[in-house]
Amino acid sequence: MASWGYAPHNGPDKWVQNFPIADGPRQSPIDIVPGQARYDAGLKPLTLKYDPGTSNGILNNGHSFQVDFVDDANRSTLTGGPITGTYRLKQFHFHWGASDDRGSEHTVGGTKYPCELHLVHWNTKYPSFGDAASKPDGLAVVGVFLKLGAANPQLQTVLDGLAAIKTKGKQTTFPNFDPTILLPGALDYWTYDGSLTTPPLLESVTWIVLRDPISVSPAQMAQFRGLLFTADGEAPCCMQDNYRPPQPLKGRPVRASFK
Ligand SMILES: O[B-]1(O)OCc2ccccc21
Ligand SMILES: [Zn+2]
Repeated sequence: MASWGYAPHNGPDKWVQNFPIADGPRQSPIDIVPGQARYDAGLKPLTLKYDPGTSNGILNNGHSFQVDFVDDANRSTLTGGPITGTYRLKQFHFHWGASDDRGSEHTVGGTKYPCELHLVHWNTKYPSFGDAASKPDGLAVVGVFLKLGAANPQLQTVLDGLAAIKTKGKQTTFPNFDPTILLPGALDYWTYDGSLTTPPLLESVTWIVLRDPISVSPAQMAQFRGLLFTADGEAPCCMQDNYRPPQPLKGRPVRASFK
């Protein structure tokens, strides 16, 4: 297909045509079944140390929007948890639905949330994100569910940036942002070995999915849906339902950091 997307002609069920790994042994997302996750006392607490001075820009990439970080030094890092060594924050982005009943990529006992945040980090044992993305221990992504409820003032800071990047390819500056404010109070998590949830679907991600959601209001969800998949001058197509559904677990263990 010309280029992948989320429409019937180029969406998740078609990706295998250009990216055969779509049917691979460690694909993401998955349905997390809490009763089947194994508590692992050996799992360390997550250590997320983010320097707001590393936030750089906000971009509509045609599939989602992302906030990019300067990653030429260990200023915004993930350590501890299930990983060894130091992983650097590269970007965060979201996936969401056309309506509040769907939108997350991971599900919990079959439950879908309206939105999911991905904080993407790469292993500094490799020279760059691009290099790390092709290694089995190259990436670590922290997933955070967004649950309908009260408006989230910290999230609103990000949503206020969307007006300037409505169409594909638009970007603007996004300085002095600390992603820590987007995290829930407790950092209890599930973890398993998986993949990117977008093409090229590389099987290089240690997933760290937080148990506790953060809040989002229906009005805030509408702001996500105000973005466009399409570029300036093209027939407008609302950016929504940009999520891949859960994939087969294929025998993988899912561990819990909590009882
Ligand atoms: O596929 B994803 O959305 O999930 C993990 C990830 C990492 C980098 C880019 C895009 C993604
Ligand atoms: Zn993602």
